[in-house]
Amino acid sequence: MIVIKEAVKRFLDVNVLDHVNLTIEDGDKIALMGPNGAGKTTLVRSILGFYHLDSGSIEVDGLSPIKMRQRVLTNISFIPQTPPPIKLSLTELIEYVAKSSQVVPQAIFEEAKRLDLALEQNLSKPFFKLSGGMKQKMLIAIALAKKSKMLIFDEPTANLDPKAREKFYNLLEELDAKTSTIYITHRLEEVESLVNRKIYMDLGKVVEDERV
Ligand SMILES: Nc1ncnc2c1ncn2[C@@H]1O[C@H](COP(=O)(O)OP(=O)(O)OP(=O)(O)O)[C@@H](O)[C@H]1O
Repeated sequence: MIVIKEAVKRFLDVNVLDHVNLTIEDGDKIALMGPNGAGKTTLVRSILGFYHLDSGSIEVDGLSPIKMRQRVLTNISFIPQTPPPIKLSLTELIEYVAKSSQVVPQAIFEEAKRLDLALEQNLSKPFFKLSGGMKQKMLIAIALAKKSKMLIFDEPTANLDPKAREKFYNLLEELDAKTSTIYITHRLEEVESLVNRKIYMDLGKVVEDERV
């Protein structure tokens, strides 16, 4: 469960998060929407402990994402729109995830297969040299294998071809009811059947929070 109280984050004297109050329950499936610059990514990055708030608080299962970052991140997987330029090869990345998150490599291979990611042929390739869609598939496979309590996707299907998109949605439909998901999206129609909550932000504020 995530509890956000009066969260304020300022960049260059602008309240990019402007007194945001929000409670995300276990199992919530959320479409997070709003115009460019509304503060969606900043909110998610604050939940992940990438940003210090200027005031207010965020707690993830009672823990501060800043003070207890590592523990918070064991339960949350974030799949950014533009994956980071990781230099590790896929073999090294799988080994790293296996060690740091107690995931068996086999689980990552299985999820990759379900997403049609040709993992075996690319094991020696550095992650950053994969295509955009392959990178996204790899991160999604890791997130699913980790069985994170919360999955956060920033424009999840931006780099996926139509077939991969369909597979991705099928996998998400199979998620445990207790797993929470946040989809930052401009295309509600793509996630509408997967969500129980639609949250709209504008100018750093939550302007609508609709349960469906
Ligand atoms: N590190 C930063 N330094 C300065 N300004 C920032 C920083 N990160 C975000 N901002 C500003 O905060 C505002 C909100 O950005 P944010 O990325 O949260 O918006 P968003 O709702 O995710 O937008 P989009 O739909 O375009 O991805 C923007 O005006 C952006 O320029």
